[in-house]
Amino acid sequence: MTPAVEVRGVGKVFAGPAGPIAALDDVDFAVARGEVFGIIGRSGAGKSTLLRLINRLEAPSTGHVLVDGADIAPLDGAGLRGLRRRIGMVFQHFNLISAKTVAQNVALPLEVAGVQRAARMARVAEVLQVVGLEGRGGAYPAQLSGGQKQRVGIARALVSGPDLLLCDEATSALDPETTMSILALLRDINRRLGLTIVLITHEMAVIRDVCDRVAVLEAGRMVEIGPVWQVFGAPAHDATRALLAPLQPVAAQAVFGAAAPGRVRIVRLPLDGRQGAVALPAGARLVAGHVDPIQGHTVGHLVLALPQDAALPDGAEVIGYVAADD
Ligand SMILES: Nc1ncnc2c1ncn2[C@@H]1O[C@H](COP(=O)(O)OP(=O)(O)OP(=O)(O)O)[C@@H](O)[C@H]1O
Repeated sequence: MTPAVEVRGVGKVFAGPAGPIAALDDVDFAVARGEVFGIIGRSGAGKSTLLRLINRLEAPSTGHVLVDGADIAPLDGAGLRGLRRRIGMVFQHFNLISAKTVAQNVALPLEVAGVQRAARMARVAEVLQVVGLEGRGGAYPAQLSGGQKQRVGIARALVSGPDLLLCDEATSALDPETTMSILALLRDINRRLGLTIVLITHEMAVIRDVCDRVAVLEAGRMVEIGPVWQVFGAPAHDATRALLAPLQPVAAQAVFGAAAPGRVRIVRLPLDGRQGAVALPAGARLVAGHVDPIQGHTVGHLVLALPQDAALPDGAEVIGYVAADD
C-alpha cells in the first residue's frame, strides 16, 4: 500500500544572520496509512520544519516529500488547495478566532472552500460530536477550557474530511489530565476514522501514550526510528535516552558509592519488552523498578542489588555499589 507520507532524503537549509543553518539533513522515512507517527526531538532539532515541509508551507532544499505517493513540490493553485483539504492541522495554541463562535471557527475551512451554509452547519455538527462538543457550537472560545479549545481545534482540522492530521505540539499547552483526554481523542479519531496522524512533540510521554512508531530528531538528523515499545525498551541513541530520562526515575548513580571490597553491586536491568519472565540471580534484591506497558510489551527497568558471587544478568549494567548490609 502506498505510504501516507514519504520523506525522502530531505534536507533544509535556512539563511541565518551568521550563515546557513542546516535545519534538516538527509531525513528519510515513510508513514504508513492509518498510523500514528511521532516525531520527537529537543528544541531546535527540526521538528516544526519537518511538519511544515509535509504541508508544503516550506519546500525542501534537497530531497522530496510525497503525500499519497505524489511529490508535493510541483503543486500550485488547485493542487495545493486540494493538498490542504487532505491535511488537517492542529496547533499548540489552538489558533481560534475569539470573535467567532465554536461553530463559526470550525466552519471556517468550509466557508473558504465555498461550501453552502446548510451543508456547513450539518458537517460542523457532525465533527463537534466526534470531538465531544455537541451542543457547544454557540459558545465563544473564551468560555471554554484549554482542553475544550483544543477539541475545537481538532474539529476544525477534521471538518474538510482530511485523511492526514498533522499535530504541532497539540498538548504542550495543556495540563497532564487534559493532555491524556486529548491524546485519547486523537487515538479514537485514528481508529474510528482511519486517519493517519503525524505529531511532533518534545515529550516522550505523548509518544508513549498515542504513537505506533516514533522518529527521533537530533540537530536536524533522524537518529532513531522504530515501534514505540522498541525505542522505549532499547533506545539506541544518546538523544533518545536523554528524552526518556524524565520518564525513567532511576535510583541515580550518585546515590551509590564506588567499588570497594565487600560492597554489593547495584545493577540496572533493562526490560526491553522482548523478554518473557525475567530470571534473576539467586539472592538478588529489588531496589527500584519502573515498568510501562506499551503496545502490549512490558518496557522499563529493574534496579537490583546483586550478591557478590552472582553473575551479571544479560544486558545489565553496574550503576554503583552499597555496603553489604545496606
Ligand atoms: N525560517 C527560518 N529561518 C532561519 N532559521 C530557521 C527558520 N526556521 C527554523 N530555523 C532554524 O532551524 C532549526 C530547526 O528549527 P525547528 O523550529 O524546526 O526546530 P524544532 O525542533 O521545531 O524546535 P522547537 O521545539 O523549539 O520548535 C533551528 O536552528 C531554527 O533556528
